[in-house]
Amino acid sequence: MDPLADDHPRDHCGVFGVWAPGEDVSRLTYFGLYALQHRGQQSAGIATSDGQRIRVYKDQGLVNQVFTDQILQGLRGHIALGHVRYATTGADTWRNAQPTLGPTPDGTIALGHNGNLTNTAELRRLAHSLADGGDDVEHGASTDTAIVTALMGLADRIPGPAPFVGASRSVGAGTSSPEAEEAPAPLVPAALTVLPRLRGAFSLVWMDEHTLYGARDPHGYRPLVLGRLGEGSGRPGWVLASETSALDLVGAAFIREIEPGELVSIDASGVRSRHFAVTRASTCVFEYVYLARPDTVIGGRQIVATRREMGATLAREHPVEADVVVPVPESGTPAAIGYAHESGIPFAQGLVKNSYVGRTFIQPTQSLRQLGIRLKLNPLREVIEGRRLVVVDDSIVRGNTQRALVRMLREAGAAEVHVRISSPPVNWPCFFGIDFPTRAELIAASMDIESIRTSIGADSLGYLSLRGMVQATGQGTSLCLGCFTGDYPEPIAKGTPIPGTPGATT
Ligand SMILES: O=P(O)(O)OC[C@H]1O[C@H](OP(=O)(O)OP(=O)(O)O)[C@H](O)[C@@H]1O
Ligand SMILES: NC(=O)CC[C@H](N)C(=O)O
Ligand code: SF4
Ligand SMILES: [Mg+2]
Repeated sequence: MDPLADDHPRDHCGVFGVWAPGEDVSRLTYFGLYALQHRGQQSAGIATSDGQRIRVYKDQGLVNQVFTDQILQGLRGHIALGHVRYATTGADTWRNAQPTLGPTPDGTIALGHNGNLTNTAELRRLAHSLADGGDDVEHGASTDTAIVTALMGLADRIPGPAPFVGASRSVGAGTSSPEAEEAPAPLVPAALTVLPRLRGAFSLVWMDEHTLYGARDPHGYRPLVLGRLGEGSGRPGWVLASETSALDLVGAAFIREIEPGELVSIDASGVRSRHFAVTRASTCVFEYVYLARPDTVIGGRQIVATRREMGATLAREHPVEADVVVPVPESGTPAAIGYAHESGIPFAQGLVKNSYVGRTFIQPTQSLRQLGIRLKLNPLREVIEGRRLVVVDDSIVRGNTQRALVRMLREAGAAEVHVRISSPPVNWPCFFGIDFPTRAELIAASMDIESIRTSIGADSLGYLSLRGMVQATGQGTSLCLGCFTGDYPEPIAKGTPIPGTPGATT
């Protein structure tokens, strides 16, 4: 059980892939996963291929708990694929850890997934109907990811009309030969059959013995970027990663985002790309608000700049007379800087964060929950005492963080506590890879803003408007706003499981 995360928007997954002959690909992947650790802390895994066979090592726990030097040394090859998981479909178990493995007609596939599918039940029925009688196509797992892996191996048995396939093109000057265009990498036909049948969110990275592949769903809910290693070294390599911060950490240059509805394959002939669907970009706005690292860039917009802008707009929308702006670390800090700058009220760190308590602090009982927040954040009396505070955080989910903080700040002598939130009220479930608590537990689903203010005990409360949030991202209408508006970019079929509410369906 993970009660602190229970109270919060849970993170999702991180994927990382590298194709780089002559490099220590498992170590590069280890570092890449380190940079993506905030996206999933339940399990971690790495698969490698040396051209002959695929090896995989995965376990529950953080990246540095799962891997040792010795394990990394055993993961040899020129292709690697890594994953950090936060479960959305299928429980947090060893069998559900990723990368998942499965057979293909020519060998083996290893696959990592960030996102959440909305037609898992239908895909599961399809996979089971295609399998040889009695075959356990899911290999004991219960995730949407295991079904995709199975379908990739069974793709040539899938009946039906040929799916939409855009023209193929090469990426990166001089990296792809004309011969290569004629012979697609082995799992491209399978992917072109399977990917158009998936609904919901998927940023996928997978590999067979010879090739690294990546794909992003037609809405591009979750980020996925392409980077290049060893620029100018004569020994180029390629990286696929959930966030640009992982490229930075392994020294790869950002090339571009994988586009919504795009499939890429990477091997000795370079990067080849094609589209498998008609697209409508709807990137998750919550990546900008809370999920992604501040040093990441999504849609050409740096997350930290977006969060500062959200804070500045918040200051214009909800001004207040106060002595000091106090951020709620970690993710509330850039918005607080923006608020302070715009309002002219001095910024001060009035809450000290214990860096050893992450987004997954384990706390077994409800009665320890307050203690949990105190372990994570402790007020600095010297900054707080006698002052009128503006406390800035990025989001309120259940309200537990703010309720505990307002009380602690008053105990530390605050004269007034004005809470400002750099996103609108979270009111609806997410079907695309974020595990909010049940709708009944979302404080904004049952209370208006004045009741929330009373419930958390603040002197005033202001949320950023939807328009202010969207403008700060610079993405126009290319965003998913579902958890704020209840309007989702694609229809959610009746009977779809509601993530975060066990047993409930739409
Ligand atoms: O209303 P609640 O249910 O309490 O959840 C909201 C809080 O959860 C998140 O922080 P979290 O502690 O998960 O991570 P962070 O340290 O990255 O900000 C978010 O930034 C809010 O502070
Ligand atoms: N949070 C995610 O992106 C999870 C991926 C996948 N749906 C799983 O549960 O394993
Ligand atoms: S519903 Fe919310 S959290 Fe989920 S993808 Fe859309 S914006 Fe992101
Ligand atoms: Mg927070």
